[in-house]
Amino acid sequence: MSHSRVSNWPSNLQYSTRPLYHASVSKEVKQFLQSSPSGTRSADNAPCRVVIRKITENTHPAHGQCGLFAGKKIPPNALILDYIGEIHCDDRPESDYDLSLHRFPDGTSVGVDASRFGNEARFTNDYRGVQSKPNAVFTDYRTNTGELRMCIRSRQEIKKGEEILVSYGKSWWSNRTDEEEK
Ligand SMILES: C[S@@+](CC[C@H](N)C(=O)[O-])C[C@H]1O[C@@H](n2cnc3c(N)ncnc32)[C@H](O)[C@@H]1O
Repeated sequence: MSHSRVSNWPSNLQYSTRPLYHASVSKEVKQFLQSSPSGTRSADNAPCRVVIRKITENTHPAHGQCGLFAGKKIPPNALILDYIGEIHCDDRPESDYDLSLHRFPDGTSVGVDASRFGNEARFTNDYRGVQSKPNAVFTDYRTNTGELRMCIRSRQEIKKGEEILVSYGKSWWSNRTDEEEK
């Protein structure tokens, strides 16, 4: 799908429904990520309809930025959509769009960074200051072709028009607060 068909997609960012593998991902790591070692694969998961919308409410802590909203009622435990970005093994301390996908026992860490490239999932905000708890969660799964991906799954029913909110985790916020205090 081209970004021109996704409402409110920023024109300076590349839109994609598939991950891109950065040069820092070795052949061995790529092989692990692209084929299920256990042979277990998920059934087909159709993404849910979502909408990127600018946040205009003054009380929202991400006021002026964008958020992700349900375009249709989402049932509990549904795969809302994959978190698409650049799969990488280098450090991205400056990125606010980088999620951890996998860590190997030798310490090699694989991330998905949607700062320059991705899909609607990169607009998912944290629940803090918006709702009392998240209504969705980041979780990994294997696609029906065996590729390891991060996705957003609903924890409960999400009504049409409601904001999809996850928890980034305490360490995500404490890392940022520590940086600001330095
Ligand atoms: C992955 S982005 C989320 C999408 C972002 N709102 C946008 O328009 O690009 C993460 C950034 O969103 C903002 N954000 C998300 N949840 C927030 C919250 N609960 N309170 C304050 N800022 C939040 C922060 O600026 C954070 O660095």
